[in-house]
Amino acid sequence: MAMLLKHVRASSSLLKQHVTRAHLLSRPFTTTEGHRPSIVHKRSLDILHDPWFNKGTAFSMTERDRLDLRGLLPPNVMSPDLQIERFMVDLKRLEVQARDGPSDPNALAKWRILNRLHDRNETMYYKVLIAKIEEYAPIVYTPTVGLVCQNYSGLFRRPRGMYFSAEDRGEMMSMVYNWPAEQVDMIVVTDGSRILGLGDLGVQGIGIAIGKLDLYVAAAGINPQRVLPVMIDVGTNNEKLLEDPLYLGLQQHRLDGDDYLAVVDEFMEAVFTRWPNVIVQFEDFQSKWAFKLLQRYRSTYRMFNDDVQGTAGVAIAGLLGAVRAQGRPMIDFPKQKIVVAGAGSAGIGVLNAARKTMARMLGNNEVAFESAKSQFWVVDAKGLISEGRENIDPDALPFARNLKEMDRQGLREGASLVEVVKQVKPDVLLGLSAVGGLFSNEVLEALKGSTSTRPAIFAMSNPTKNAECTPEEAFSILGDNIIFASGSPFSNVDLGNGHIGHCNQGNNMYLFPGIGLGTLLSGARIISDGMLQAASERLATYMSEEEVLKGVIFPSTSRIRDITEKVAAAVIKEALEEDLAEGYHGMDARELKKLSEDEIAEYVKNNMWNPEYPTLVYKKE
Ligand SMILES: NC(=O)C1=CN([C@@H]2O[C@H](COP(=O)(O)OP(=O)(O)OC[C@H]3O[C@@H](n4cnc5c(N)ncnc54)[C@H](O)[C@@H]3O)[C@@H](O)[C@H]2O)C=CC1
Ligand SMILES: CC(=O)C(=O)O
Ligand SMILES: [Mg+2]
Repeated sequence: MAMLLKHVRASSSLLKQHVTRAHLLSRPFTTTEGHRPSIVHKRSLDILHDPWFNKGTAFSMTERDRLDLRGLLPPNVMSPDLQIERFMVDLKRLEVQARDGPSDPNALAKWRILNRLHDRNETMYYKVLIAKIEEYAPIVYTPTVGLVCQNYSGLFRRPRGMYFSAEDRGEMMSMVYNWPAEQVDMIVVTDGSRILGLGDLGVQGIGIAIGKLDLYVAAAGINPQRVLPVMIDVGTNNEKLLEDPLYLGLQQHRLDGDDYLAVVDEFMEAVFTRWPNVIVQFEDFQSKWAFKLLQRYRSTYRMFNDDVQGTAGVAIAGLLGAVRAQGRPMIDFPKQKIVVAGAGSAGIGVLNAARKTMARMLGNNEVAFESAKSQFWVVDAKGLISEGRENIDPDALPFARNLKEMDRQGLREGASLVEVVKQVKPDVLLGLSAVGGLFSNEVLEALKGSTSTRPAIFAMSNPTKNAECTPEEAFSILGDNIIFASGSPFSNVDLGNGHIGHCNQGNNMYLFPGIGLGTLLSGARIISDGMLQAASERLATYMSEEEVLKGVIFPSTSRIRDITEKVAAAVIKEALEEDLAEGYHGMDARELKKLSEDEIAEYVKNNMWNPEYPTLVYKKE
């Protein structure tokens, strides 16, 4: 007891010292020199989950190797003093958050309570999440997950998922076996370089992979024992994190070029060697790498990029809903004039998919594809993108406006968003810019000139503070005859005349769980454009005519399990039609092909995990 008290006193006096990075890093670790080692009969996660032996981030690298812990903890080995400092900083931060935090001041506290339940009892956690998905999706997912990622150093308690760092080069093929599950169905991986609209959060981005996988379990019924959140830590270019001694990731600038690719290649090889049937969802990679990695892997591995492909599918479903909401048939989509603010992974993904959808409706040929591009005006941080742009991003080039034609329209290279909206009078204004408030009052006023009978505003950037405008702003300026969707949830707006302005949530959460589940259950070798298109079309037709005319173009999150089942069935059907399906467990491709539409739906339902306690029986080893 006396020893214990001495230790506590020593720790608390340490907290009073002014802690600088150099000071902390130079302090030697507390050692057990002179003490005999403790014999443990456990390794891997069992050690981390055992409060008697767990040292968390303080396990040294040699201990991590000895105890099969490599990859199960963030890469930065911390001294016990630093661990305590990190805990205290977090405690104090919570006090600040309670005053100046997000719109729900208790959001972070709710996340902690749910997270503790997740650590203690997974079945109960998912029972709660599924039953109250509308209430808790905004906690485990956007917007609160953004805040969680920003504060991850402080919130980190028990590790969840795996970390593959630049320091693990040459080791990944063996360390992947440190993960205790024999079967993994879904991996969500990020390199933390663009977390929601919050920029480079480095290793802290693992929170988004965890949040997305929560939705895989809750919406798609993927077995929680078979999901794996992954953080690829190649460093960070966030200078604040680099200077923070409490940061949990590698304290170096990001690898680039071939060095970067070598790490991601090694990771892909390692996970597909151990789990050949796994599906890997790439999440929140900066645009610079998002497209390159997608092209590099998509024809060899079962993978997709959620920000590029999932977002595109959801946006297309929403855009088609907006056409229907005008009382017009979907086939009128190619007549829509669309202004897109943001030309990153999400914006370009949407533009490419929207152009292809229009081209298909116009005859599915070269001429149709060429003519469809004239329906889009793309504005990025430098303004309207035209052929006159110097060093134009090759991904944006197909959408650069022709200079002569722009001149006729009274526009120029770099024209501001408000000028573009004034001149184009678009049917749709879609934001994937990560700039909160970009659709200013002036821009929304300009949209009053829209030639549409029911203009649509998609403020899709996340989290909430990054939304290009709020529904209140949109409805108050443009009246109730608009369609509004946002990436993060907002409440409907009471327009004061007995009318309600409906706020849709336009988020890739309506597709990625179904894309993953459909791919898993079909056993498709790859995820084709056709499968993604089938997913998007199913979402587009999910809403009834009556709902759409009321301005409800996306289902409420309470229906996410149902929509996911239907999306998954559509993906399976398409995989079968394209001869990509290889079957899953007892259902081989031949059997799958014999299933009717109703039987496919039943097959999906029957293979979704439900949060029920199984009966347990003890057996001696
Ligand atoms: N609702 C949803 O389902 C999804 C939403 N997103 C959101 O989309 C946003 C963007 O994601 P990425 O494309 O990956 O990011 P990014 O950083 O690659 O792209 C941002 C783009 O916005 C442009 N931009 C910056 N300032 C601007 C301004 N003042 N006016 C017009 N454009 C401006 C940039 O030039 C760039 O082209 C993020 O906030 C993310 O959370 C992303 C995926 C899905
Ligand atoms: C929703 C999402 O994937 C994003 O904001 O990045
Ligand atoms: Mg994302």
